[in-house]
This record gives sequence, C-alpha cells and structure tokens, in this order.
Amino acid sequence: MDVFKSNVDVLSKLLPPHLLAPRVGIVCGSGLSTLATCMRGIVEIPYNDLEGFVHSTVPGHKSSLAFGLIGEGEGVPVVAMLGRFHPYEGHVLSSVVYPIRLMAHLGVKDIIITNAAGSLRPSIPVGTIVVIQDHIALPLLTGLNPLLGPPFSPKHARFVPLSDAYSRPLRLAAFRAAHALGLERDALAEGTYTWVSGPTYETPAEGRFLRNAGGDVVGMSTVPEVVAARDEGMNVLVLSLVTNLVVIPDGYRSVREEVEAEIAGQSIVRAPTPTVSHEEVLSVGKQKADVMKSLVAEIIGRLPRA
Ligand SMILES: O=P(O)(O)O[C@@H]1C[C@H](O)[C@@H](CO)O1
Ligand SMILES: Nc1nc2[nH]cnc2c(=O)[nH]1
Repeated sequence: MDVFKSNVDVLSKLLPPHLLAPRVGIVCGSGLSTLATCMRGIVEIPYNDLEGFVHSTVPGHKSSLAFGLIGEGEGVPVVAMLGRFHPYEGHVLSSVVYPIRLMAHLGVKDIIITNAAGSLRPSIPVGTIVVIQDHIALPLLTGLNPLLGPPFSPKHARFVPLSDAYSRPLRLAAFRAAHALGLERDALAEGTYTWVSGPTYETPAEGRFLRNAGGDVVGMSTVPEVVAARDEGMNVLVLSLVTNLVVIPDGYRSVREEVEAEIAGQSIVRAPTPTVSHEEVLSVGKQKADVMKSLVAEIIGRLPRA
C-alpha cells in the first residue's frame, strides 16, 4: 500500500537485506527500551526519518525503530519499537497503531508487546511479569477503537474477533522460556489487562471497580496495538511488568470520625494516602529490564524458524 512505500524505500537504503523482512516484532514499554539490546547487529532508525511516525513524548520511551537478530545460528530477524505512542499524548489511534501495520507489511508474524502496569491484586506484587491472557478495554467498548472507520484496506476484515487475541502457543512459550531460564515460579503470573486512556492514574474507587470487573493489571497502552496486530493477522504475546500497586484501601477513611475524635479531645494520626509516580514506574522498569530482556530473547529463540 502507498502509506508504506516511502518507509520501505528508506529502510531498503539503510538496512542490510537480512534485516529487511523481520519475522518478529517487539514493542518496548515504559522504561523497557533496553529490551532491544538482546539483538545483535542492531541498526537503529529514528522515527523522525520515517513517514507516518509521530514522536514519543513520554520519559522512558525513545523514538526509534531497531532492527537486529536474536537467537543462535542465522538468528531470527526482529524489529523493535523503542518507544510507543499513547492516545493520551494527543495522538490519534491511526498514528498509535501505524508502526504495527508497518511491521505487518514488512513481514512480522509474531509480536511481543510489553508495558509497565499497575497491579490490581496484592497477590501480583511489584516486579511480577504478567502474561496477558485477555483484556477489558473500556475505551474500546465506548467508542475509542483503532478500527473505527472504513477497513484499513479491501483485504482487511470489517469485524475482528478478539476472543482469541492472546496467542496460546506464545503464552505457552513464555512459561516454557521462564522455566528454561530458571526463573522462580512467582516471577511470572497470568492475568487480564485493563486498558484506560490515562494520563491520570486510578482513584481508589476506580481501582476497586476494575478489580471487581475482573482486571488483574491496569495500564494506558497496548490494547490499540493488540487490536491492530489482530487486524493484521499477527500472533500476539503481551507481557506486563508490574511497576506499582494500584492504591485500593479497603474503605474511605471517615473524616467525620476524625473530626468527632478531635472534638472529644482524642487525636488520630493517619498516614497520607500513597500515590503513584512515573518515576517509580521507570525505576522498576530499570530494575527488571534484564529479566524481561532474557525472557523475550528466550521466547524468540524458541519460536519455530520459518
Ligand atoms: O507505555 P506503557 O504502557 O509501558 O507505559 C505506562 C502507561 C503510561 O504510559 C505510563 C504511566 O507511568 O507507564
Ligand atoms: N493506568 C495505569 N497505568 C499504569 N502504568 C504503570 N502503572 C500504572 C497504573 O497504576 N495505572
């Protein structure tokens, strides 16, 4: 299609032939751009040099595509997005998913999408890598869907099922890879990703709502990419790194009680409600980058070679 032609021309000039047709795609989440260092013979191309690419404005996201090889022998050609686009940055959904469509056009069959996420459950602590098996996407259900409008091309479907969006073979590969690497059982969990638009983090009531709805982790990205990848027929694996616990106290602290205690001459000392910050998110990303990197490399090394 025309929307890819100028980028294919640019890439053909900059990449050696063996990297021009990547088989696997990676999307690096917040603080996880170093994932791509598991590739060898890397060629990095800034988004500025590519048409249709916007700029990532979020700290912890670079703005380039990296091409390289992973695995023994000839290796598997891989393309990684070092930095993604979020709707909350003001980008339209067609821009958010354009790189995924370009990956499909170049030949990517399997895509590993990573993100930083908040945990909705104390049983999924900070540092856990959650293999996503399903999602709940309020924005998709209420009209923020990258497939709104005419199908991307006459070859694309009008209606796209998502009941099997998260590839079972790739999820199995993730757990097999973790075992092969000797990771502890608790290092990985399985769960449902809830997508919110952000950029606000959840209120306690929203956290409870998402947990009660069946969510395990919550984040501000990934789902539009999953939808586009499924529209393109790719096999999708999503790995969420838990960077913080979503603040969900059991109930609201009663300020009436506090005032009544004050009047009765008693004092109640209460700790302030904790808050989440992007710095915290990035710092956990940094601490866990090596484990994520080994896991992604091991999964890709285990994929059947075409
Ligand atoms: O791009 P991801 O989903 O990894 O980044 C998460 C969601 C927000 O962009 C940011 C919030 O700290 O981290
Ligand atoms: N919505 C949301 N996104 C996140 N990304 C990383 N942590 C969080 C979180 O707590 N909430």
